[in-house]
Formats: sequence, structure tokens, C-alpha cells
Amino acid sequence: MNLNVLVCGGAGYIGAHAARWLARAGHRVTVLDNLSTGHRQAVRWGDLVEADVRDAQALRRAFTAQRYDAVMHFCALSLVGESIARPYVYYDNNVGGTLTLLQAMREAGVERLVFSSTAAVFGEPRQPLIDEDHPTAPINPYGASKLMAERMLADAGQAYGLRSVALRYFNAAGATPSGEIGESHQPETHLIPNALRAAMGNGERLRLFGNDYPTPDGTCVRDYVHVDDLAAAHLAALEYLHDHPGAHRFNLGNGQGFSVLEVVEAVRQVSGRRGLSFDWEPRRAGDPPMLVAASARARQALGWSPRHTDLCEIVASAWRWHAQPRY
Ligand SMILES: NC(=O)c1ccc[n+]([C@@H]2O[C@H](COP(=O)([O-])OP(=O)(O)OC[C@H]3O[C@@H](n4cnc5c(N)ncnc54)[C@H](O)[C@@H]3O)[C@@H](O)[C@H]2O)c1
Ligand SMILES: O=c1ccn([C@@H]2O[C@H](COP(=O)(O)OP(=O)(O)O[C@H]3O[C@H](CO)[C@H](O)[C@H](O)[C@H]3O)[C@@H](O)[C@H]2O)c(=O)[nH]1
Repeated sequence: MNLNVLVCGGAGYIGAHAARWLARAGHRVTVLDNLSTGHRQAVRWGDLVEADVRDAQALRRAFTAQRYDAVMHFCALSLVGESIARPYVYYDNNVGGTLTLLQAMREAGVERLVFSSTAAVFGEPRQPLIDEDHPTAPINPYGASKLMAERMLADAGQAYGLRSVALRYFNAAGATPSGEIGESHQPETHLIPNALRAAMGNGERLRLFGNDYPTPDGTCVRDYVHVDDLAAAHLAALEYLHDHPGAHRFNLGNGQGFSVLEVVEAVRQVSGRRGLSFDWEPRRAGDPPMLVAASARARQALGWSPRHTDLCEIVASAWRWHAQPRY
């Protein structure tokens, strides 16, 4: 069935990849984005409505202009450190924006939502693999804002019959092989793009935060999941909502952890810059030692499984983008 989907935040990194997958699956896409961290050039699979999700009037206009079958909501501010320094800005955008969007959807009678959540809702992990039953105890305002939004989805399901899937991504990485879109954040805080930029020799030194964590090599361990695998999960979630009312939550990762030093080694291999060096810095605030997903529930319920699980393959796809970024 071909659906008409409003992709809020579709000018951003993950949203643009999802828009591409939606369009290729035959769905109709409209992107709504305020371009605060997104890129006009990333909107290639549907029209762009330049608007803020906190603007109720603009949302009303968008929902009146077209009848949407579903919404995907990628909009957020998502820098952990910035969220600690500017919590009101984060709650305003991530909680306020989601509430305004939910109200507009209800007014327009749109009952299906796929929402971008995060591993940051869990806080400090209590066990090596994090499944959906792991307690949620965010340790920063960013994670708290996403958990609040998840709670709103559950309440909206009870009260108004909203159908929703919250996808808790672990570490999104890589880029589509087509080279049309990729990761372009300003400032860039993520490890893989920062290591790749340093490998390109553009003058930026790679800084590694902390080598005294309780992990095998002392650096943080993360679960890197390819952005195309995340996009595929969004399509599966949309289908799942067809016959599953209520609010659902799935953890999305590869189920494999890689340390910061292992990522640096993969970047050395992929880029051929064997001499890539770095400076040690103190721990970065808000970084848990290890975050690795148990994604069995997504595999079983959504029929989803990540296809790009090899770290070097993920890094290679990012390398191709960073070698020739379009924006
Ligand atoms: N990148 C990751 O590793 C990761 C991990 C877990 C969760 N997430 C979540 O996934 C989502 C997408 O992340 P991303 O890395 O693509 O980020 P991004 O910054 O590239 O994309 C977010 C998009 O939303 C837009 N936006 C933000 N606030 C808006 C508003 N108020 N109104 C309209 N548009 C707005 C931005 O302009 C941007 O295009 C976010 O919700 C993020 O919290 C990302
Ligand atoms: O230049 C860098 C960048 C990162 N790191 C380290 O590399 C690891 C991974 O950091 P990233 O910034 O790439 O990813 P995070 O795990 O911090 O962030 C991801 O997970 C978070 C949840 O914890 C949020 O969801 C966030 O949006 C998402 O990108 C961390 O130990 C970090 O300290 C460095 O050493 N140097």
C-alpha cells in the first residue's frame, strides 16, 4: 500500500535517509523542517515545507494542504553536552515540539507516528546488552526529553488511539552508497566523522575522550548501526502500525560493541592513513562506558535485521561520503 508520509526533520542526517527509502518503496514524501541543523540539499525525495514543529499554525496549514496517512518525527536537538548546558532549549524543542506535533496530528485525524528515540533514555546501563525492559533513567536533559516524548506517545495511545512506534537508535553511522546524502553536522561531535576528517588531513586533530573506563581497552564501547538499516526499520515500523494499535518501543542496534580505539583502527584501515594519530582528553560529560543494544524484539516483531554489521563496511560508507560531501 502506498502511503502519504510527512517526514518532520527529513532534511537531517537520519531523516533524509528515511525519506529516500520511503520514496524508493513507492510512498509519497513531504519533508517538514526548520533547517536548524538540516540541509535544503538533503531534501531530494519530496517537497520541503520550511517550518518549525513548534509552530501550531504552520502545522495546521501543512495538515490542511494534504491528507497524510502517517508522520515520521526526526526533529530534535541532540547534543548531550549542550543539553546539560541549555536544558530549557532542549525541553522546548524536543518535548514542546513533539507535543505541538501530536496536537496537530490529532486535529487532522492522523493516527500513525514513527518517532526517533535514543539509547540515551537508559542512562547508565546495568547490564552489557540493553533490551526494552532495561530501566529508563536518563542522565542528561537530552535523554530525559526523549523519554518524556515517549511517555506522551503512550498517553496519546490510551486517550486518543494514537498508534506509535518509538525507535531507540544506538549510534547511527555511515551513509547511503549512492553518495547523494550523508552526515553533515555543524559542529560535528560524533566519533566516526571526526576521525574521518582527521584522517583526511584537513588540519583537525582527533581528540579521544577518556581511556580509564571499565572496558577492555579503557575507552567507551558503542553499538554502531548503519543509517540505511535505521531507515529500513522505519519502513518496517510503518507497516507494523497497520495492524498494531497502541504505543510500541524498539531498541535498534547491531548487538555488537566497538570501542573508541577499535573505531580509530577501522578508520586507519579504511582510509589507508595508518599514521592517523590523536590526543587523549579527559572523559566527556554524560558518556556512559558501554551502550550495546539487544534488538531481538525489533527482529521478531518488525522482521528487521541490520544488514551492514561490519564496522569497516560502515566506516567505508561514511568515508565515501566525507571524501565528496554534497553539503
Ligand atoms: N545520530 C544519532 O546517532 C542518533 C542516535 C539516537 C537518536 N537520534 C535521534 O534521531 C533524530 C535524527 O537525528 P540526526 O542525527 O539525523 O539529527 P539532525 O540534526 O541531522 O536532524 C534533525 C533534523 O530536525 C530538524 N529540526 C530540529 N528541530 C526542529 C524543529 N523544531 N522544527 C523543525 N525541524 C527541526 C533539523 O533541522 C534537522 O534537519 C533526532 O531526533 C535524534 O535525537 C540520533
Ligand atoms: O571526537 C570524538 C567524538 C566522540 N568520541 C567518543 O566516542 C564515543 C561515541 O561518541 P559519539 O558522539 O559518536 O556518540 P554518542 O554515543 O555520544 O552519541 C549517540 O548516542 C547518544 C545516546 O547515548 C545520543 O543518542 C546521540 O544522539 C548519539 O549520537 C564516546 O565515547 C565519545 O566520547 C571521541 O572520543 N572523540
